[in-house]
Amino acid sequence: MTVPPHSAGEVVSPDTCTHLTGADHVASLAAALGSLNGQLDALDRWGRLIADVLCGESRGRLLAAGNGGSAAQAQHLTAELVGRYRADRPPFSAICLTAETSSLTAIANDYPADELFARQVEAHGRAGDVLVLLSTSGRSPNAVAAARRARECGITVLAMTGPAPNPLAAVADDAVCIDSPWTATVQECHLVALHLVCAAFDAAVLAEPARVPETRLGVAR
Ligand SMILES: O=C(CO)[C@@H](O)[C@H](O)[C@H](O)[C@H](O)COP(=O)(O)O
Repeated sequence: MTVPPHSAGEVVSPDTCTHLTGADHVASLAAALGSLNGQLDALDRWGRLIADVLCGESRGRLLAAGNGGSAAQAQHLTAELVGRYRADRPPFSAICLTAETSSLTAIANDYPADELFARQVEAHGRAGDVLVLLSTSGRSPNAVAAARRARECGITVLAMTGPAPNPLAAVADDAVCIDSPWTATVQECHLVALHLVCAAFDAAVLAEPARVPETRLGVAR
């Protein structure tokens, strides 16, 4: 596989990107999934932490955000929590900050670019909530600003990024970092990681039915 020149630990920029064959792409994914394999404990911990926040006394909330492909991944995560992952269980409060079109356009129009997620974090987040940020580079200023604002508000920040070290991972309370120079590969590993978090969340929730709020719809559809 040909990897274009880049600094160690950085995601390849579109300017330097060469063509990856299908076989290269699959090989890159397989190698990166290996690095995910070493972070399974962290993903399990995240699932249990999110269960503690969403099922706790104050019935906290999860916020999620990312740019581009990672925006879709953030929305995927919140859908798994509001809807369901595998098991039937009550819905939980999870908001994807990239899905709020009117807020996004108003903030982008009226405030500095770094406020795009940070302002929404301040609006929707409460102390004790959790914010999940996805960034393949770990360097997007709006994600780093959101992490900083969340920490100021007493919100726990979990970051999924590309190679460490990076500014987002440095600001977050905990980070899962995928060691691949390819944006697409990092995104693909993030999706697997999100599903592992959801599995750990479901396991934690279902292990203690007493603390799970009653669902009004008591049946799976
Ligand atoms: O999905 C892709 C490329 O696969 C792009 O849209 C990508 O998400 C965008 O370039 C993002 O702006 C990258 O931001 P980040 O992941 O570095 O925070």
